[in-house]
Amino acid sequence: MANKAGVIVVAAGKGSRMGTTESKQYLKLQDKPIIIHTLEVFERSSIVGEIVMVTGAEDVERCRDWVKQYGLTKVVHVAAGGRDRQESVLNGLQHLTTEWVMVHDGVRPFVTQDHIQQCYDTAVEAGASVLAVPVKDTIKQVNPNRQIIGTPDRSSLWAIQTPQTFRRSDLLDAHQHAEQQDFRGTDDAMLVERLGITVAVVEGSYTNIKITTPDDLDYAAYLLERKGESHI
Ligand SMILES: Nc1ccn([C@@H]2O[C@H](COP(=O)(O)OP(=O)(O)OP(=O)(O)O)[C@@H](O)[C@H]2O)c(=O)n1
Ligand SMILES: C[C@](O)(CO)[C@H](O)COP(=O)(O)O
Repeated sequence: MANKAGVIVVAAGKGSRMGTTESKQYLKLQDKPIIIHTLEVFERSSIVGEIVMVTGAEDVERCRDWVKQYGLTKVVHVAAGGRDRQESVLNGLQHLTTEWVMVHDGVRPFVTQDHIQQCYDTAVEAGASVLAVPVKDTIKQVNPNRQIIGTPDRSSLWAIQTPQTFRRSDLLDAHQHAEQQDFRGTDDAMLVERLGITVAVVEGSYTNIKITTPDDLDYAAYLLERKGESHI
């Protein structure tokens, strides 16, 4: 493949909702840090040419050692993160030159090779893509007094995951535009949508969880066990 994708794997958060001393991305599953499980998926992907890992400034050296220890040859740079996820992505973006860029949460280790490929192919065809799943619960809008003020039509609601895939130029423009307007978004697609760029949805899997709270760790351990059995 002439132009392989570049991947930004963001792992510079504090993991406050996990409530552990060690940031959640470094917690071990089967004796290996969660972030390494995630990086290994992209290391094995045939469409990935280079990976930038974004981590806490205080963890850059430790992560550089892990990159060597685990033989992550596609990791071309370990960058320090920023004040929020958005800034961490922008910090990582400075170190990629590929035409297409995938942004992925470092705490989503269960993304599959098939879905990575589909996200890339869809982005190349449509201009941009995100991995997502249709919501299964009814979602409601609730005011600060915990009173329901609206119920959006569930058939149009999707829970958005990562990877999110864009032309590097579009993603950079979107971040610069957001910085100029002091806009903060919870995902990169929000920023790209604000430029009027259509973002296509690739249906993913409910097992592509973002490990966020303690109960996610038990489920993650189960999923890893099952993955080992299925040799995905
Ligand atoms: N300043 C930040 C904040 C988050 N992230 C990363 O973005 C991903 C998704 O964020 P989230 O799950 O919210 O992680 P945290 O911000 O660490 O969690 P919390 O909100 O519970 O503190 C994670 O891989 C996290 O490490 C990042 O790179 N830089
Ligand atoms: C990017 C993301 O995973 C899409 O659902 C989500 O917005 C990250 O949110 P977080 O609060 O930074 O975990």
